[in-house]
Amino acid sequence: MPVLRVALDLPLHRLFEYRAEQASVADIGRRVRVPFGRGEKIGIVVAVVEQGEWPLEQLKAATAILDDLPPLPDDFFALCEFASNYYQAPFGEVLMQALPVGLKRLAAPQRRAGRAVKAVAPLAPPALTAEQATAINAVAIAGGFSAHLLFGVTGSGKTEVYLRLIERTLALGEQVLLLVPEINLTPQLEARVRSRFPEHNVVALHSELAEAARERNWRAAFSGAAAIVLGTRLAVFTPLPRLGLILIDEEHDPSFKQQDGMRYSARDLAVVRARQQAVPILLGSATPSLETWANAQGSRYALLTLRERANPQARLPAVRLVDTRRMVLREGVSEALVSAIRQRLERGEQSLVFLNRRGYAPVLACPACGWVSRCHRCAANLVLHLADRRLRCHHCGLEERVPRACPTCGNQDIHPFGRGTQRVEEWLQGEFPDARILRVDRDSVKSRKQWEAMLDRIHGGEADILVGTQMLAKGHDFPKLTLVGVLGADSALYAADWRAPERLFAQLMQVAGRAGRAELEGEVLIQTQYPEHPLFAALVAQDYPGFAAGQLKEREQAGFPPYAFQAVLRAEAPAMADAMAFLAQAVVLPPVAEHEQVMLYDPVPMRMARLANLERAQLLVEAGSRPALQAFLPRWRAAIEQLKQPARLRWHLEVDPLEL
Ligand SMILES: Nc1ncnc2c1ncn2[C@@H]1O[C@H](COP(=O)(O)OP(=O)(O)OP(=O)(O)O)[C@@H](O)[C@H]1O
Ligand SMILES: [Zn+2]
Repeated sequence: MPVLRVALDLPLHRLFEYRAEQASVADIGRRVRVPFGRGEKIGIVVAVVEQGEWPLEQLKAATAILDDLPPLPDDFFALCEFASNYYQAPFGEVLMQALPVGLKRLAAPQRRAGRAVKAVAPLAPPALTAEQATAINAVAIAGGFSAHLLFGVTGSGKTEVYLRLIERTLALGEQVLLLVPEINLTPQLEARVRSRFPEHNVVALHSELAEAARERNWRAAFSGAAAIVLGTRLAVFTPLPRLGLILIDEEHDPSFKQQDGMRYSARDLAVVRARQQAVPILLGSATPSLETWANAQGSRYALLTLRERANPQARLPAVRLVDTRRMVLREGVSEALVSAIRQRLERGEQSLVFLNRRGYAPVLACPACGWVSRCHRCAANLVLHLADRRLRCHHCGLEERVPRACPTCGNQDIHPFGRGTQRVEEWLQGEFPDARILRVDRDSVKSRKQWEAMLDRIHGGEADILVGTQMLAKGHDFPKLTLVGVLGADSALYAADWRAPERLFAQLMQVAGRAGRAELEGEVLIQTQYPEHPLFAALVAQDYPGFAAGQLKEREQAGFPPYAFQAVLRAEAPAMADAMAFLAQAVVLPPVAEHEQVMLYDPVPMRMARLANLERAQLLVEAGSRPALQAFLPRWRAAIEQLKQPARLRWHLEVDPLEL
């Protein structure tokens, strides 16, 4: 009697066996209903064998093998297996998280008619610049697997390179996977892809889609009916029978990293997938991640450069620093920026004031007794939101009413300290009463619909001044925008996190890149108290390679990634002592002594030591080579799983952590 080996969505590193009379190897890759505990579960058939590991009479029979879909292909299993091994995540969990919710449900999946794709009049593509043509040819002539970094300054026409490569791939009858960081921030890209290829089925895959739509799109991709899949990180797992090309836009963006559940990098997995399936992959960015940049300096990735803006009339904006040390600022804004905005208003052009902090003020405080609005669940302050008069924790979501007086001493005169986008918006409105000001942050734009409406208003010229967070920094093309003012950048300059400079530089380059993308010249003013800082010098020179070289040198000297390979073990529990004690046990587990190339640091409380009533601690693991780390992790993980842990303690391992 055939035995099925089934992967189930459970935090266990093993498969489960079931009897199945009619099964054959043709069922490998099919979903299966199996009894589990007192209920049933949906799993995936990974193998069909004659002799299982368990005696046949102890096995339960599978309830039904589902054949509404063709079996999942080998390459899907290969990618999931890689991810499972590399990230130390249970194979069943990896497989199941890659499927749309509807396919994991016990109830029969409901089918709905597909929405007809809206045909838009195709735009005539522009004549390519020489640099664009060179980049396209380089990818086109490379057969089989090849990895390329498209390093193109903001507005250099990276999208046009993607579109031409897509066109070429479609002409060969193959499918394209285009990954973007956050789909609701990129409706412009989606619209451009759809309008360029009106004859082809373009499907989106991201978490904001309704369940039914997501399943429908996933099925279209899997059946081959969809030619182009435009998705966020989870889409990297989508099975595509004729995959011919993978594109990653804004490859430096941290949102390619999944930060909970299975913690994986979709960008890194995409490269693995391209190699497994022998297809080319192109990673695009004006500010590549330092890992990618290092790969492109070596022989792993080919480096393709776009130095100039694509629009022949457009030039890179002039970046200037405003030294605020001896200046009187009003609400944090310098006179230089105020008069630059006034000029734009007079000329009918748009300005953007960038401040990466939403809310009215980061904290409310009492000057009499020293009370500050703190979250009682987290090691964090409650942010003042005056728009709806709430105090809000940006970490756990806790909300409170704004008190009229100090809760400790009764003082009526409590103040907001510092400023966020709401406060800057309010002040600018007072300074420029006739200007139309739009604030763009997660509070004013919560859904994709709202975001599209907001973009329409900006494009329609309904805004003179935009005030916003990094939502405004990414990939947008606003032709009338000629001024970008940056506030509050200094706070990231001396942050404890050694990745902070990389992130700050990318963010400022990206937001600066919004200015002057058409004929109108652009200007960027960055307010700072540290005008001599090398990061700003590189920014003024718009010298990413220089900045990257400096950072990589520092990292090499300090032994940080990409010159070291890291993983982190984190534990959280109601009491810090429990979390620390658990990690202390992990440090002395037997595999540690046997892997001399791997170094374990002392357990420490996390930078944000308390989140939603849980105390958090972590233990950093480091090795000089990836294979050394990868050899250690599975043995260590297995040993950790055997540790006795206090109730309510939870732990996880993260490989290649971005935040420590
Ligand atoms: N070959 C070309 N000739 C003229 N204009 C072009 C050409 N290629 C692209 N453009 C135009 O240049 C502008 C910038 O292009 P695009 O948005 O693709 O830049 P990008 O490199 O993706 O920028 P960012 O990194 O800032 O998102 C767009 O308006 C686009 O239509
Ligand atoms: Zn909180």
